[in-house]
Amino acid sequence: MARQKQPDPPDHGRRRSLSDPLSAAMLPPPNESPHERESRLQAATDAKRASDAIDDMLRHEQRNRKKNRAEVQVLLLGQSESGKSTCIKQFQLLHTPAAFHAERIAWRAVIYLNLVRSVRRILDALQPETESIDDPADEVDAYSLEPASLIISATGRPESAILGTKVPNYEGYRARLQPLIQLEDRLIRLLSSPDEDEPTHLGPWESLAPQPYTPQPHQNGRPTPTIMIPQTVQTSVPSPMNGTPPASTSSPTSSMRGSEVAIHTSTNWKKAFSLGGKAKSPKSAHSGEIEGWWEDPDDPVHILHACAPYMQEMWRDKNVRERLREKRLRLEESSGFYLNEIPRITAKKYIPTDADVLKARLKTMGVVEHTFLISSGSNRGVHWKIYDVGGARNQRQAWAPYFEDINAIIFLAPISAFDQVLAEDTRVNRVEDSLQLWQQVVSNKLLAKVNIVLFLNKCDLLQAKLEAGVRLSHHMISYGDRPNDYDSVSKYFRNKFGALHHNVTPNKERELYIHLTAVTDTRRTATIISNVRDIIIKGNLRTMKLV
Ligand SMILES: Nc1nc2c(ncn2[C@@H]2O[C@H](COP(=O)(O)OP(=O)(O)OP(=O)(O)O)[C@@H](O)[C@H]2O)c(=O)[nH]1
Ligand SMILES: [Mg+2]
Repeated sequence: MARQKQPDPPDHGRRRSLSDPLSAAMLPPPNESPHERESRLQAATDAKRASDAIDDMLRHEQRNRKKNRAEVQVLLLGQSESGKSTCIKQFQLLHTPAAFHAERIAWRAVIYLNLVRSVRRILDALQPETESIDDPADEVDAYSLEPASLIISATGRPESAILGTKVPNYEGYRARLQPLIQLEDRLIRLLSSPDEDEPTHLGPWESLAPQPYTPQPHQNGRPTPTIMIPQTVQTSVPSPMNGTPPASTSSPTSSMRGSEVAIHTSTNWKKAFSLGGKAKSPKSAHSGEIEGWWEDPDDPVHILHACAPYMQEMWRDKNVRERLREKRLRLEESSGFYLNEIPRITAKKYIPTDADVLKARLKTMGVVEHTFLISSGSNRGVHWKIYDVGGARNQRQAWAPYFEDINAIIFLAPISAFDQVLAEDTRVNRVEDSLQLWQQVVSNKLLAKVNIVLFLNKCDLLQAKLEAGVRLSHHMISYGDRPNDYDSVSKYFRNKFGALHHNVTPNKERELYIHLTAVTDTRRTATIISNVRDIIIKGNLRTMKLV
């Protein structure tokens, strides 16, 4: 509301100090009686007391704000699917377990989606070659699947993949599992718009077409965080890492392919499947029973439950396994793999376990902030802010605004991915990309004083891959004829990343901490996280003393 200009006060003929209007206002009025003087002084004392009380309050609030201010800020960096969000889940399990457990139910939707997607990928892979013989795009697609699960060998496409093992039951599987394909669509819509009463009433699939990433302004110029569900089917042609870049293409074979659905965190995707959401039944809270979504006929669990025997049959079919082997599609090693646990996951009263949630895959877009109160040793509790960033190439421009204030970086490099290519650029080997990214981070002058911890991640998958006979030297020529066992390979990567840091760091004093991790393993990761916590706190104190 606009303030009106007040009329000038009457002039009582006294001299007023024009330079100090406040003292002028405080001057006693002319001809003041003793009684008037007393009440004026009393009013002034009361006003001072009130003003002092306000000052005290402000000081108290400021002290509190300082106390609550994040004292440690950590940035999680690394390429897409390196395990950053999984690492955050481990922090939550350790430091806010009640919140983590409360949210487990909400992850049901993501787990269902991951499972349904694996089924669709099998059906795609089983599609007889003859169906797409005239379509070069489909021919490539039949051979190629998401890079993260495609095992690439330098030897090229085997003869058997071209001929293709016949799967006599293919048509039957496709027909009986069709409801799951529709469910995939519905789950994506439900997660994208948890407030939508009738998710199926949304527009056609095209309305969820890929959204180019446009960081939205947020406070202090930082972008709004977003979460993505990956839908892209990428294609790639095998090539050794140090060799010629492979040809690549991306070939959508259905309207749902080649697109990613953006879920803005502001829409609160967890709401759709949380117990507080509308998916619950009106069951009485007094019965002591968890309110049952299984009594809601619209809940996706019913379709999954009905299709479970067919999913199971297809996954156990020897011809199917052979076909997947021919196509070098090792779903077991891909993100969000639940096919070995179909009956448990599709049970009507299924509640995700901690391990299920850790395995669930949702792609991050933008930067998501997490706050923890972390105590260590005699320290009563320090506020930590941990930023989980999107690691895909088109996300990385959002990292820089966070470089200025942070105290530590945890960098994740998934070393099991030495035979895989990036989803966003299939000419680029994943480990090669991690090394490049690592070099950029550790040579950055803005980050010279920042403590850096390196997680060489997915060591469980690395071990399984080496034991299955996949040779590192086929993909990294520089590995030469060294033994292809876990100890030698992990040592090689440790030295390679360590040497790169040593050569390019602008701060030769900086100590680098390297851990071999499998961040889906809660026990091992809990120990590593407490070590990292102490390292960061100590490093922080050291830096503060230097400043
Ligand atoms: N087996 C195994 N799986 C892992 C490990 N770390 C992460 N994963 C899985 O890999 C997938 C990708 O992990 P995320 O944590 O989502 O990767 P991210 O780095 O956050 O990826 P973006 O959000 O795309 O940047 C998830 O399904 C995880 O469960 C690991 O050490 N071992
Ligand atoms: Mg993530």
